[in-house]
Amino acid sequence: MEFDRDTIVYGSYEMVQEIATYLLERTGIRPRCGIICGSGLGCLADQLTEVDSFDYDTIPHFPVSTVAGHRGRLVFGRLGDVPVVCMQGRFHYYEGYSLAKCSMPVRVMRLVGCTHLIATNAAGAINSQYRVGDIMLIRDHINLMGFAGNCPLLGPNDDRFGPRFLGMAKAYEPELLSVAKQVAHRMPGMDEILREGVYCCVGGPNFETVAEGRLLELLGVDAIGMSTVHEIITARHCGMTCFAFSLITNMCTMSYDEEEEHCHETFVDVGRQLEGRICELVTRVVASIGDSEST
Ligand SMILES: O=P(O)(O)O[C@@H]1C[C@H](O)[C@@H](CO)O1
Ligand code: HPA
Repeated sequence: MEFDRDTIVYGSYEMVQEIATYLLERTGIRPRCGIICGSGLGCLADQLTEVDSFDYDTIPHFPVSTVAGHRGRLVFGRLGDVPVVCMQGRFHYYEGYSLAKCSMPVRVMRLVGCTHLIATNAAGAINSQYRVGDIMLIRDHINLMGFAGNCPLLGPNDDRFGPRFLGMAKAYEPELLSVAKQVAHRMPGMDEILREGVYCCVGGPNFETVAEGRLLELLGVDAIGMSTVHEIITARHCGMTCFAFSLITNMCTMSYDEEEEHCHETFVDVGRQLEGRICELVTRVVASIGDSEST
């Protein structure tokens, strides 16, 4: 595979429109909500009915997935009664894609009709109160890569997607967060594992040093991962309403005395163990989006 790290800007409006048209000509589903499945969370796409799926390597201009636990296909279908499209596998910066290319599929979701985005991910806990298997609803994020000048919106702005300058104070829609909490509260055993916190994205693929973990704790980060932030920025830029959560797959190593036990395959297994609850949570949140749009 050729890396395109130099191509900061990826995906003209015309190109994204071409992809959207390609897809809409091949499916009758008109999705309202886009869902991004994190590492080990591809089970979400398996819940859909009336499915039309497209392997990434068959879609014009689409990147391909290179990470285990990311199947690499776009799945259109219904989750309950609501038409949705799922990315069963996302793109990460460490795979060699620019942030613009990583999050280009979010713009495709918008142009096929999605008004909402639900992003999920596997993340390591910085917050020492958290436990492996917890689900952290994302209240806010810290765009660490953005501090260093890297952003999916770098380069010329196309106003057809959204504005040049973008407010991010309510990136994660408070109303949806509140719905998710109410929904989770009604699910058996969820109160014990449900958290709400701040997510931070690093470039990866290496995990954090102890000093980096401690710094992030000082910054107010609760969980850390390698995705989501650029997808949410891109989604907010094109006016989508966003909700996201992290599955806590490991505790970050915060002391030199601890044994570092990070292993991607184990993270994917944690996803499998929690898949029933995660699918139910997402299905119920999506149903609430369907209800709110039909009233
Ligand atoms: O796609 P997500 O953010 O769920 O993937 C996480 C972060 C890294 O890609 C990988 C580390 O194991 O899982
Ligand atoms: N650090 C960064 N990304 C991650 C981690 C982590 O500990 N766990 C899962 N994704």
